[in-house]
Amino acid sequence: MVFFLLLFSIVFLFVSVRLFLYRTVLVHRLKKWGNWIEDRVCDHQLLKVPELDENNQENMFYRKVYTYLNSLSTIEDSDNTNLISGKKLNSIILCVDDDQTVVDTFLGARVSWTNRVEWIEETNVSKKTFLLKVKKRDKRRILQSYIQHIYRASEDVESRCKELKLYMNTTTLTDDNRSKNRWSCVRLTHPATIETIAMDSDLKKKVKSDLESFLKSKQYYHRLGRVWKRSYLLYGPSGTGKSSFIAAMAKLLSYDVYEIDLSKVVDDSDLKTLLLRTKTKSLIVVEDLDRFITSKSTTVTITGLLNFMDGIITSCCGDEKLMVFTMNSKEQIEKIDSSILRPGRIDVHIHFPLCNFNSFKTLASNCLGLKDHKLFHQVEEIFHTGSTISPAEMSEIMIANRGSPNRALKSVITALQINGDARKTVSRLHHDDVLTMDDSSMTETSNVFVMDGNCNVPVVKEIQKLYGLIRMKSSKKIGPSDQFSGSMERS
Ligand SMILES: Nc1ncnc2c1ncn2[C@@H]1O[C@H](COP(=O)(O)OP(=O)(O)OP(=O)(O)O)[C@@H](O)[C@H]1O
Ligand SMILES: [Mg+2]
Repeated sequence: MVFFLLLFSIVFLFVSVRLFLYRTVLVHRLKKWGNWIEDRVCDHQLLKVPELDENNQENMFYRKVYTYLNSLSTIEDSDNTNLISGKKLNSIILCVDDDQTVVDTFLGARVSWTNRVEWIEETNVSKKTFLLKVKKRDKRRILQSYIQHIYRASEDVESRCKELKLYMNTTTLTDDNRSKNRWSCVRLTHPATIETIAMDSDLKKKVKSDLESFLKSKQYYHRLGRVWKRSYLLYGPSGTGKSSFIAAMAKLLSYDVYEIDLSKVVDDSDLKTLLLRTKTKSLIVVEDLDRFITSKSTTVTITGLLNFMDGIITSCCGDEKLMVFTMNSKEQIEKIDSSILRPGRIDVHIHFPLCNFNSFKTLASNCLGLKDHKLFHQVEEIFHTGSTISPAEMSEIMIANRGSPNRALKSVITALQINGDARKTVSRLHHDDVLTMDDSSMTETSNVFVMDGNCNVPVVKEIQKLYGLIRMKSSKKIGPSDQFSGSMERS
């Protein structure tokens, strides 16, 4: 009896699940037919959202619609949806395809969006437009609030999973690409964050709060009649973390980065065009500004550059922008034209020095996971003698020896000692007047020191030789882990 009851329940369950599945497919089909008939019977209105406005600048609403549609669950039911690998491992993002139609419902009204892409022969560029199809009787009722809803929902998505982009002007302006957007873009994958940058902790806090207060100051800037932008100058020797800091700033603000290579900009108007093609919420970066200006390796004039820095141009391509310039040294620039760095043009100057004991400790914690060690005291003492190396060199040494913190710290000590000795030799040479600073003697002596922050190059070679010795010695004791650090050295 019990057996029959059990059998009956299993069969009953099986039949009901089948029936349910059948019904849902049926319901889905019926709904589809109903919508098809309704689409043909009702009066509709088509509204366009073009990618570019009448001045050929980005229509912000187009991007919002794009983000919104990609976030809809109905995109999964729509044919031709693109499946693209996401930021996280094994994750997939759904993206609307050219000429794909996605259906949405809002306040009981059913609307559809079509991603229309047309190829324009004359200009050789494609024209992209989103077409919104809405029933005339629903339009008046829902349109305003539907647009607000799209803005809110897309901003929500953007802030949740914004994938930062790095834009670069990799091509020079030619007749062929005159009408094209010359920014090419890749994902910004730089791993640096504000936390991983070794810098004075008070300074870090100040910069962080400056950036955060900038984000909240839209109304304030607009009330003052100023462009909502802020300019930073990062200066210091090579390998002190300027570029890493830019990536960290971008992540903190969730801004895309536009890196302008001035050597690819042909004139002031080209610079203007590139700027007009940048989006809001972006970081506009000019690296090594001093090199471009002093070596005159750009055809952009100082006036063109000053206009750009003042944000006259940026005011007509949307605001909420941060401009960041990097330099090895401010002195040369101040000699050429001190107004380049005047207050208002550059709002914040941040110096990136070579390593001190505090930045060493941050790097030791980041690279070796060390908060304290018996050799820290010795490292501190060497820093007190004035010896230093760049954070880039310091972190390289630590990463190469990460299998053995003891060996890493000993290598750091050796590097600092060699640097100290080299500095003593240099100052002795200066005293003895062996070097003259004309061009011919520079080539002769360039093995001894290279100007402008590269004075550690020969020293580094010596250090590298030394690492080899240290590693060979320690390999006998350490065994298998040394193989690991050996392969690091090759890379
Ligand atoms: N202050 C720092 N904190 C943490 N890491 C640093 C720091 N400075 C340099 N590094 C490390 O050194 C490497 C080189 O740094 P980065 O490219 O940011 O230096 P830079 O100042 O931009 O040099 P350059 O003037 O030559 O362009 C980075 O990969 C980073 O890991
Ligand atoms: Mg750099």
